[in-house]
Amino acid sequence: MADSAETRKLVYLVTGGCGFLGEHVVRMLLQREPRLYELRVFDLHLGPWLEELKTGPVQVTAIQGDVTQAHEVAAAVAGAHVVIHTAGLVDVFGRASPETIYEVNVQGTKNVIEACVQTGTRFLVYTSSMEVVGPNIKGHPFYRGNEDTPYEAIHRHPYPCSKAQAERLVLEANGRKVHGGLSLVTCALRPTGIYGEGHQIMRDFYHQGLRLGGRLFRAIPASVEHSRVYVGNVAWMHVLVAQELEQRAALMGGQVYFCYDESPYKSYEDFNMEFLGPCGLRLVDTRLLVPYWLLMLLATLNALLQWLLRPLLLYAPLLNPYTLAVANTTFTVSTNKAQRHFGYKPLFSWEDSRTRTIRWV
Ligand SMILES: NC(=O)C1=CN([C@@H]2O[C@H](COP(=O)(O)OP(=O)(O)OC[C@H]3O[C@@H](n4cnc5c(N)ncnc54)[C@H](O)[C@@H]3O)[C@@H](O)[C@H]2O)C=CC1
Ligand SMILES: C[C@H](CCCC(C)(C)O)[C@H]1CC[C@H]2[C@@H]3[C@H](O)CC4=CC(=O)CC[C@]4(C)[C@H]3CC[C@]12C
Repeated sequence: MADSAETRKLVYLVTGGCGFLGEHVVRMLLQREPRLYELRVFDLHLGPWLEELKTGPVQVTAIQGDVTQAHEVAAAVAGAHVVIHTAGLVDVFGRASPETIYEVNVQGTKNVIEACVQTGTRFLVYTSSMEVVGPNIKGHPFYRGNEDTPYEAIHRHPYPCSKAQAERLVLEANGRKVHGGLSLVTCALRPTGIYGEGHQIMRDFYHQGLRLGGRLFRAIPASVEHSRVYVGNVAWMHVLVAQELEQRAALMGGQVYFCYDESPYKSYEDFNMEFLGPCGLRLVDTRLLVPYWLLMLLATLNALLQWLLRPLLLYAPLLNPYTLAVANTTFTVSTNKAQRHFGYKPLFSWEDSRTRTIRWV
């Protein structure tokens, strides 16, 4: 019944559909949206895995394009019912210039909004980030906070600044009249640190551990807690939001939702060890903590080296003053807003999420 041609009439566009999260959103849509007729996957770099999806009942259209190019975005959006905008430049390591980060994250989002308005697309889901809230430059902890928890969200780094600006644009666009006279309905999802199959930094830590003879050194005190969320659950939230936006436009339009699941609150390193431990790595004697002053010194040195070497080569290690501050500040989310507003329940338990991630690492 759900597979009959008459029930399949929706066209979805996923920007950034070949990224870590985007690929999971694409696959989740194909599994969980029976009304899907066409799925457009828009990305700067298309993945070869898209080919295998083209043999199913849904028309999968791969579009190689750039969100900073308004005409390319408008052509991809035209005729789509829903846009899930996950494309973004995720860079907290100084690989790209601040200008490029703004161009992709802010101008790219403006282009997506304007394309929806011009072409008459009514539903827009934006992948924001916990980073639009914090940790802030003052290093204030955010402990078991929700979408309404007061917090001084002040940033200096281009990545959180650009995500915050883009999120604001998306929320302000809610209610704008689109071509044809109907209103645009938008909302933003704010994942905390995402993990799961395809999480490149996890693999980087794994290889670093192997190079150090199977050991990793604790840099962050175990008492600093972070919320993390499994990529499959983040993808599921995107699909659910997209499905429910039409029916619940008055409630959900212009809203933000943290992405959460049953993953435990732990420090960044202890959480990673949930996967790296079973893969043969160990965190050396947990009482031996690299002193904070030494980390700060190394982080500052890395930033200086990055600046000095810039004309010759790109030096962009994981440790810099910004990543150290993020890793060293508690940021945990405790909310049920997504459940209240659109009936979200995690699709993958913590055990499932852990097993799938270990298998991938
Ligand atoms: N990875 C994480 O822990 C978190 C990610 N996010 C957000 O989730 C979204 C997806 O992030 P990830 O999947 O982790 O990153 P990713 O880098 O794996 O995926 C981003 C995708 O966007 C594409 N893209 C970049 N610039 C583009 C452009 N100019 N035009 C078209 N496509 C372009 C890339 O080719 C890539 O496939 C981003 O918006 C990010 O800000 C939010 C919270 C946490
Ligand atoms: C790379 C950091 C850990 C290295 C610290 C060291 C060297 C001392 O071990 C990562 C710590 C926290 C991560 C960020 C966090 O999960 C929130 C994020 C949200 C996003 O939207 C994008 C990614 C990220 C900024 C994530 C990036 C890596 C960390 C800084």
